[in-house]
Amino acid sequence: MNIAQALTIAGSDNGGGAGIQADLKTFQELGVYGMTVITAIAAQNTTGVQGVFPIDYDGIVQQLDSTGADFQPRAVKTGMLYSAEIIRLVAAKCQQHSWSNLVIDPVMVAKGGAPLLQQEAVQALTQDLLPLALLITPNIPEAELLIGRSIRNLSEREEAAKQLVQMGSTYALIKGGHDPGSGMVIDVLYDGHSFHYLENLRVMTRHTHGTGCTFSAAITAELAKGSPILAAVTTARAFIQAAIEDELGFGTGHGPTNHFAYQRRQRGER
Ligand SMILES: Nc1ncnc2c1ncn2[C@@H]1O[C@H](COP(=O)(O)OP(=O)(O)OP(=O)(O)O)[C@@H](O)[C@H]1O
Ligand SMILES: Cc1ncc(COP(=O)(O)O)c(N)n1
Repeated sequence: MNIAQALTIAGSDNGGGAGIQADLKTFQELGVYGMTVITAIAAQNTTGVQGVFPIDYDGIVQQLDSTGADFQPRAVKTGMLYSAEIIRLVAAKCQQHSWSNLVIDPVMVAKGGAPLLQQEAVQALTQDLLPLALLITPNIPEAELLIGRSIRNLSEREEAAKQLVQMGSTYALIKGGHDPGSGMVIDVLYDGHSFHYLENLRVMTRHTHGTGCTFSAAITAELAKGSPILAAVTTARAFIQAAIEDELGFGTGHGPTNHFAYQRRQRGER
């Protein structure tokens, strides 16, 4: 059996909707063997984040080295990295272990507003990690912080994606989930030459906790299986759309998405 390996370097969400839990569920659903390096433990549920507990620096070093010494991830994603120190460590270890196909989901703030990245860490993200990326997948507020100016419309989103490629990422995808408009939600992918638009119906739901984690994990899984970037992003977009549409109904706040939905649809089940 030839199963591809993928690695997520991210924070833990005990509620299972975001972070490494969402990443592992997504890897599994897409037929990829998932591995984790945990950077921080976030105590949270659908109503918010109750506490953040970073993992001891040496504990992160050893998780990275134990993975690198014995496994061959064909794609790697980062989520919540929390501090500049952890970002610089992850950048160094990706190079040391020759990990390619790096997808950066620059997690900064949880849906409920709790900070998941220290403010001074944004510079480390752009200077140390971004140049190693195959793809970066910011939402609109994250893209604004990365490029240092506001994004008010689609053409400014295109400019932002271009700038992120100039800053060192091979591809940049700016997600449209935070666009205040209803109707369609548009994600913009820039490949260094042209733009690709992923347009889907905006689902009116409170179940959007971990959408960014799940989407970037699905892209990473498809890359690990050998898909080219546009095919990986297209499959991942279908995965997250199904996950948002088929509500689980859990919790009273920002509920988790449904990681079973995509494969159920593929099998013709509902
Ligand atoms: N209401 C919605 N209906 C359909 N698609 C959505 C909706 N909200 C987000 N998406 C899609 O989900 C993916 C993640 O986008 P989003 O902008 O929510 O990321 P995010 O803010 O980083 O997510 P999170 O911080 O919750 O992990 C994108 O492909 C986006 O288009
Ligand atoms: C460990 C971890 N990683 C990422 C998110 C972002 O997800 P969201 O913006 O939906 O809260 C989170 N809440 N927790």
